Amino acid sequence: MKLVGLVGWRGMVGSVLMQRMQEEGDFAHIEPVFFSTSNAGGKAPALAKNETTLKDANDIGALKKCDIIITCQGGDYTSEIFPKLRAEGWNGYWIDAASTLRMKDDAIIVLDPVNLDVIKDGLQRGVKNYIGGNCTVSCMMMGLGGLFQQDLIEWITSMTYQAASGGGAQHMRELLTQFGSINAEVKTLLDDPKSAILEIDRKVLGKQLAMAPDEVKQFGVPLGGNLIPWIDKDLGDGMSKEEWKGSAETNKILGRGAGFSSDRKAIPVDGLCIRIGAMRCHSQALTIKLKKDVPLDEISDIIASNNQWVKVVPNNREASMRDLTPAAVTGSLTIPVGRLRKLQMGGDYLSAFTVGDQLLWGAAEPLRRMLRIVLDI
Ligand SMILES: NC(=O)C1=CN([C@@H]2O[C@H](COP(=O)(O)OP(=O)(O)OC[C@H]3O[C@@H](n4cnc5c(N)ncnc54)[C@H](OP(=O)(O)O)[C@@H]3O)[C@@H](O)[C@H]2O)C=CC1
Ligand SMILES: N[C@@H](CC(=O)OP(=O)(O)O)C(=O)O
Repeated sequence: MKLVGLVGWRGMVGSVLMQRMQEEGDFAHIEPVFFSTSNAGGKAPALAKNETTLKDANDIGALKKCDIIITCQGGDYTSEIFPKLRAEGWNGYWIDAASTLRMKDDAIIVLDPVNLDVIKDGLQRGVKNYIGGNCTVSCMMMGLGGLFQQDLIEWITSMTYQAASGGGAQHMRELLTQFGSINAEVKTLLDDPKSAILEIDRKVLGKQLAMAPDEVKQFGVPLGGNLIPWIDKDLGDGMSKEEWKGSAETNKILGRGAGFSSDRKAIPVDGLCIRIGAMRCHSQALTIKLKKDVPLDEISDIIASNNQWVKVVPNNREASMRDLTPAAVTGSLTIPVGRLRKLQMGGDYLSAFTVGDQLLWGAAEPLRRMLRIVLDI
């Protein structure tokens, strides 16, 4: 049975990965070894089998013994450990949630319901690095897979609404703490139905602006009752790194653009990425320029029939409010796509709104499925 190293299993993505691996019985097919960067020697989770002690995630010798390593530890860990591991001659499979290796020539971004052909080609060629894509890109591609498959998309602009958990466990905790301190600030006024709403409004703003550094340590500014119009690094050209991933990763997943055959031109995907005070699930409003004016009912059928997880939500107020929200999607593999309508710009301009649990299809699920693909080789 393959020895599978699990790193980062305690984090936001890692916790969801453990949950999904348990639900799908993946542990029956592997010999797990749990690693930790902060508690080596401690007790491994109950999912452990023979090795019940946490190994040191920085111990190259211990990592080298694994046939496969799945890491959700983050980019800094990957940058530090991966090169050392390969330099030591380790030739195992590296399956990783972090963005670090995604665009490397010897890495494949995995989203098997969309690019199983690209993955299989990589396995054939002896590629050993399989990387989960950016959460927002993966969720968008699961939703629009049918339009990509039928080569109907000329370009896409996306405006994203990304949940706090996209930053990690600590970020989600920070947002909840902020909500708590804002509520505490106005509780007395809220309890008095006669209190002036502008007084409440003033006190909320006052609290937000006066948050202590440790209350905004993860996001840098208050997110509770606010939004942040920037995610990830500043590339210095007006674009955030999160926004850059849109086109770069979509096209790598599809095997289009630079580095692929010239007849597979890249599809421009560009827009703004925004952090909002949702807990989990990333949403995105999309404007899709179609290559031709396809009737809306045909578009719905193409989207709905692409994979078993996408669900077209009828474009009406009630269905949208019920089924097209983070609260409706959290914890589910369903990828709803709604608000489908042609825009005033013309019959080849399509609007869409989609929500995906970015910890499932946006992170853990492609990794878990890639593990099973590797185990089945
Ligand atoms: N969050 C998301 O939506 C997505 C994240 N990713 C990527 O996945 C990687 C991991 O991200 P994510 O899971 O969000 O990162 P987290 O910060 O949630 O977890 C990373 C590590 O932080 C350590 N940690 C420290 N304090 C805590 C705590 N209080 N609770 C849990 N873990 C803690 C854990 O390591 P230890 O146990 O060793 O101390 C954990 O493995 C990143 O590269 C990220 O870019 C990709 C797609 C989506
Ligand atoms: N950057 C995304 C999460 C994610 O996908 O991260 P990365 O692309 O760096 O692995 C967010 O903050 O919501």
